[in-house]
Amino acid sequence: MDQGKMDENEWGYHGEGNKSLVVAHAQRCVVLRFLKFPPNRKKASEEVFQHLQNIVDFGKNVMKEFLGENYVHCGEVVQLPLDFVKQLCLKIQSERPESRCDKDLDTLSGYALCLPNLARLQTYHFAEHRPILCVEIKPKCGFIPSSSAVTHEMKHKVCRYCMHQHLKVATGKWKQISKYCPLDLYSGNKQRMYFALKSLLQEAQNNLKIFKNGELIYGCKDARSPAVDWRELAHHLKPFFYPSNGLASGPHCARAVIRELVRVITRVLLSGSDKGRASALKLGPGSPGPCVCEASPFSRSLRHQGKSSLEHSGLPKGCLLYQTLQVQMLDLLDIEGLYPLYRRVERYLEEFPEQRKALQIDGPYDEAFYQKLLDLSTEDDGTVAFALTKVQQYRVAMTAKDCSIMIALSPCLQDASSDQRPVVPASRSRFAFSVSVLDLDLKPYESIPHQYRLDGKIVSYYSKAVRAKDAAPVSARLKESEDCTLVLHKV
Ligand SMILES: O=P(O)(O)O[C@@H]1[C@@H](OP(=O)(O)O)[C@H](OP(=O)(O)O)[C@H](O)[C@H](OP(=O)(O)O)[C@H]1OP(=O)(O)O
Ligand SMILES: Nc1ncnc2c1ncn2[C@@H]1O[C@H](COP(=O)(O)OP(=O)(O)OP(=O)(O)O)[C@@H](O)[C@H]1O
Repeated sequence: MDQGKMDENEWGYHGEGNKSLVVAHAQRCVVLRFLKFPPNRKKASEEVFQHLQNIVDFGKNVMKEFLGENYVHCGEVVQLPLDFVKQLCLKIQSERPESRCDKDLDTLSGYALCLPNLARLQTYHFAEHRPILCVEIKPKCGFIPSSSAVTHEMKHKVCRYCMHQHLKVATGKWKQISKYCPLDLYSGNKQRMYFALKSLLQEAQNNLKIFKNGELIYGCKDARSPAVDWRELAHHLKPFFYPSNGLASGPHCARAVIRELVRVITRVLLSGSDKGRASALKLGPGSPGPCVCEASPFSRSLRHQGKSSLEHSGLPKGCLLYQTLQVQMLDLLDIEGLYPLYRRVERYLEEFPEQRKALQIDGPYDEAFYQKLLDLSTEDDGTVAFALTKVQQYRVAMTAKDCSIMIALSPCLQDASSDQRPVVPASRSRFAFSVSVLDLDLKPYESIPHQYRLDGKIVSYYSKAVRAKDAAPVSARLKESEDCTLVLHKV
């Protein structure tokens, strides 16, 4: 990329989260990822550069090691002409969802990250002329804590995502509670995975997006977004899954196409041979938490049908879901066990503020930082060193709980023999695919007190909601169990 000759007209709005905004190049398979800040909280250029460099280093030295070389794309920090950034910011402003405009794109430092556009296959330099379908999933935390520090019994039974849904709906973030449960997706059991993916398709929230040729065709911006339309989605997907036959349109067609999509995504998620070192993390010694979340409509429905035990096939070791889950499980103590250790580090830093650098709280995220993460002992010897290791492991785990998985699918040509990419078959077509992970920015040390407070809020709100439901008339509860049975139709 020639940073001297940047033209804002060659770039278009691609998407954004809470902390960064992404623009994509119209022809080349690259994106620019800018940081966002609340208005009036501008940062010095040097600080922005360091922050971005830390993101790159963390990706290279930690996440590539844990998740595997092929899944992680670190990109590089680039310096852009300020005029280009200002014009770009003006150009894209009208496309930004209102709910994200509480923060502004950083137009002052001139720094951004340049990354491959993962919504297309990883060709990096030039867009392929083949059509490309890309599914982005933000799976969230896939396990239930078994830590003895947990004080709320509910946390041993219901996963954080399912509990958090109630608070999100109550605060108006989303309109309705999703049937998606991360434990179903991470189960490795195909039926549960189908159910999880179908639930995401029904209620995408910010956990699912679908792009066609780099353009967003499915996803939910906020609670005001219109209800999802499967028929419209099926219309987009049909040429990918039924390329040559005249499958009739209508609800049957939509269902058949969606079923194909769900099957292909499940196969891709279970595939993989990239051996990250996460599989070497021998997590224990505590017993593993339950493999089923009591709030998942899937497991609830099986219980209603008298089938109490769920088949648990487990994830294959090389797949990205498995690797991600292992990193998430670096949160061995749960926030309740971690918070007192954070306080220990804080007290030490209050006394010796100059030690912050030596403790690598704000980086550098180098090989030494990575090596310390491998110490999985849970025996507290009362030292600051022990507390610090657990704090850093927690930050890494939280990062893995909030990352997204990108699956890019491109139909195989008849003469696809020279294609080096792995291939996934569908009923009437075959796809070359790639799997990547994005948003691997290490969670800040400062967010730990917020995590602690939020955890308490989520659990207490959920417990209250469950109590209120138990007190509701029997007729309302029966209605809900009928709903659960209905959603269990074969996919
Ligand atoms: O706490 P959670 O689980 O709500 O996760 C936050 C996400 O909300 P979600 O529940 O996925 O809708 C939240 O996503 P949204 O802004 O809601 O799309 C962010 O990803 C946030 O991370 P950060 O503060 O920007 O680094 C996430 O915060 P972290 O907890 O990962 O720091
Ligand atoms: N390399 C990439 N290629 C294609 N699309 C990308 C890439 N990086 C990010 N995106 C898109 O931009 C969106 C926002 O990026 P990202 O999740 O990194 O933002 P964030 O603000 O850090 O997220 P969060 O809200 O979790 O803090 C993603 O959901 C994804 O759709």
